[in-house]
Amino acid sequence: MFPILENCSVPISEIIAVEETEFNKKQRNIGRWQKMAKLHAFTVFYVKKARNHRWRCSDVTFWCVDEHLCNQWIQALKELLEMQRSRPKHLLVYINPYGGKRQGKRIYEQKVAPLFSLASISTDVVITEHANHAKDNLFEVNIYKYDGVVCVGGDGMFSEVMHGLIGRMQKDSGIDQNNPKASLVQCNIRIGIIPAGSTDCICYSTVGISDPVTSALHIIVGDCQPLDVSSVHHNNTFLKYSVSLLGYGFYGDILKDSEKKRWMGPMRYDYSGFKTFLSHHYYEGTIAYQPAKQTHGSPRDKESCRTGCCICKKSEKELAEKNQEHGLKHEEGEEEWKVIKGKFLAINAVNMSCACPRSPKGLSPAAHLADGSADLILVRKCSRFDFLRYLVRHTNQDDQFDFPFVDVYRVKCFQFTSKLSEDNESNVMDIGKKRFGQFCRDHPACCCNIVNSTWNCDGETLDSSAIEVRVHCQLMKLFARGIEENCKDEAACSQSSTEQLL
Ligand SMILES: Nc1ncnc2c1ncn2[C@@H]1O[C@H](COP(=O)(O)OP(=O)(O)OP(=O)(O)O)[C@@H](O)[C@H]1O
Ligand SMILES: CCCCCCCCCCCCC/C=C/[C@@H](O)[C@H](CO)NC(C)=O
Ligand SMILES: [Ca+2]
Repeated sequence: MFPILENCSVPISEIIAVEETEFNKKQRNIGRWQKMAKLHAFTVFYVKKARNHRWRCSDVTFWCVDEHLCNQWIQALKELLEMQRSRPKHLLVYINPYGGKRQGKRIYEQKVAPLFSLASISTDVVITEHANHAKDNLFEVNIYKYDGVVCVGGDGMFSEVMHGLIGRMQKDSGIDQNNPKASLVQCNIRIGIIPAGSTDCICYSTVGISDPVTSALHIIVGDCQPLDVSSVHHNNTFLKYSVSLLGYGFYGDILKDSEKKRWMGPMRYDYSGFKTFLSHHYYEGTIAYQPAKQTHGSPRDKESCRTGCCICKKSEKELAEKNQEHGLKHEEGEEEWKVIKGKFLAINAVNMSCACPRSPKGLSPAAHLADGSADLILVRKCSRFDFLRYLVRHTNQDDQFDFPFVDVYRVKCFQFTSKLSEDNESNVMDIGKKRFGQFCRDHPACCCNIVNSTWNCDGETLDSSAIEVRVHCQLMKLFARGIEENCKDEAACSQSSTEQLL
């Protein structure tokens, strides 16, 4: 530990940089010291933890009359920083200039690039010119020369970069992504997210705040947070990966409607959310799932996943043992499948809490970032008023699962088939359905949709409603550390810039 202030210390791991400083006489009146000799100084830049998980770069300047002593300190501190092996030195950065409020480029240039340069991190920056630019580019560049990839944008941009990296790893290892049972190769190149999107749920759920400077500092200090990834297949064809929300019904319909209103920016979700709420459509279908091990907790737990989470650590250990013992063997064949048929307003599978500024506790507050399971939330047909009560509970302290029409399960894989595709498969498309198109034949005014909804996969739509989903434990890694328990020493570290005599 390196002492900075009388009652505050900063771990070496949270020092950003050390620089020799020109001692400016105007800086401070330091009385007799200044008159006696030439002063030598160096500045330590470090992470200052503020409220609500926000990090800032602060600095303290140390000065002394002995030049040799000053140089020794600089040298020693630089050597200690060099020993921080998990810190990135060379990063590949993708900026989506059109995400969120179209501020990605400005955010990167003004808030992030100066910090990377202070921390001596070199970068190759690509400003994307079209959707899938980053993803395609990751299949072409020499990714192995980078210590990480940074995406500046929202959840969709993150999803692109993740698809590029995971896809590239599988391609380089000869793994067929179309095989839903394939053991995927872990991706050890970390991704950093600089939030500049509309929801920024992945950043918020893994850092605790959507703030570009905080995220840049987590990248600089070389944090590492493993993340579960779900693979989504249809008929042995790979569709997409998901790390946050895979939502059918309510969230799928919001996304589909909001895509037409991208020009509205982040407001599009509020507009389409309200419209979708009023439409109150529900969908019939069948879900089959395999439960996760009970030792991995429950979605109704009161404790949330936090930095150093024991459940995620246990899963990491189990994964290492499994990889060592039997590489390609899978467990899901051994366990029982549970089947649920019904009419649903929403089917949400979340790999993480999905906390975001709109809902700080998220869709499943006790979901884990890296436990190898997803929380499957089934919201059955209910009245508009009850659905509103359910939604409102995402924004307050009440339990959103404590409703008779809501069920939640912790699962390692699941399958969904809509009633429509079941009917199509069994060739029972009757004349009534054809004639009345998308309305329910039995109850024309009941909001029951015979058309399918769309899956919302981390903010992107899927082309198929019948899907097969499997959670891959800790398939990738982020420059993050999960959400920290609130730091009690915040007040002690509140000065932004100080000077100290050695
Ligand atoms: N230059 C570009 N032009 C058009 N689309 C792009 C470009 N670069 C990336 N995209 C696409 O834009 C989509 C949305 O971007 P992004 O996720 O950054 O913002 P958002 O949708 O506003 O935020 P969120 O995903 O958090 O709701 C991504 O799926 C990405 O594929
Ligand atoms: C009347 C009050 C209603 C409040 C309802 C609040 C619920 C908000 C929950 C939002 C969860 C968002 C989950 C994240 C999804 C992202 O993957 C995706 C892409 O960014 N965003 C959306 C909105 O689909
Ligand atoms: Ca999980």
